[in-house]
Amino acid sequence: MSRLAYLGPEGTFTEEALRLMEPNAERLPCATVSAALNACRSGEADGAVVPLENSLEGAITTTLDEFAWGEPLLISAELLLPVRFSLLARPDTSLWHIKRVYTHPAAITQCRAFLARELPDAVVVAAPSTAAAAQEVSLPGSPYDAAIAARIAGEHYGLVEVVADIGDRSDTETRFVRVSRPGPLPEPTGSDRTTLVVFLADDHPGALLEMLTEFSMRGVNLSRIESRPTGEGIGRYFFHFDFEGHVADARVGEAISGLHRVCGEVRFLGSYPRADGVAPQIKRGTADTEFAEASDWLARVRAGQV
Ligand SMILES: O=C(O)C(=O)Cc1ccccc1
Repeated sequence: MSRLAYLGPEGTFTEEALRLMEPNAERLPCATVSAALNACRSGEADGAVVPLENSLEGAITTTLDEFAWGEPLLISAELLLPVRFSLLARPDTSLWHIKRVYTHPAAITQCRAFLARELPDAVVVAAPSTAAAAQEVSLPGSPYDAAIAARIAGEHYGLVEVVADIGDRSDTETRFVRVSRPGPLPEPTGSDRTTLVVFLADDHPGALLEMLTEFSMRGVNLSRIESRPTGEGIGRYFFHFDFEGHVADARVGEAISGLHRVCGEVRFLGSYPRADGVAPQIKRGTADTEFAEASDWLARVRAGQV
């Protein structure tokens, strides 16, 4: 039985994702994403489950930066989970009593409209996780009046649901990944995804285009591109790429070799089965038709027609 570290405590959305991915795993709750990943790196756990991005606000940047800068890890699976946020409080709390709200930053950004409309004067404070917030609110003498978390976290920590489903959109999904220490990759399934982090060797005109060309010329479909600051000053970035296919597929392997030629450093973060329910990809042309369209467009721009 594998032992998996995750962003805890009990009742987080990450725990729900872990239970769906590996129902029989032993669970090791950790206080932060970094602690969960370190538990995997040190061997205290066999793997870890962490949130990567959500469909409304984008990246969970702590996770991206850990993957880029921390001791290398490999993604072995992904899961898309619809998340529903509840406003939870100690029994007998009414909405108008709530002056201080505690929750994870990703929940703050996904419940902005509710907070602005219903609790415009409340102070909203960032917590390590939604369940950590619920646990804190449950303590007598807590400085917080309410938490935003999953309904199940309220059940765990004896809170009541003051308002259900307070997210700005009811169809928000979060993408979670399971990681392990570097080792054998999952076999290709024919419906896989590969993740990379890419650092530029030097900043020059067209550097991003050179990277993208390595994908487009081989018909490899990108599903996410994210830039993150390197920390070396304004204008210095590195990139995360997700794309369809497995590193064992010839065109994916060639695209990665091509990136090694045009970039300073490429960190391979894994090839793993794509989650079901991924939004249908926009239908793309072949590499040849795309180039034809792109050069046609360029000709029109040059001719002043656009
Ligand atoms: O704090 C949690 O419960 C998490 O698992 C992180 C998170 C927070 C908000 C939306 C999705 C995941």
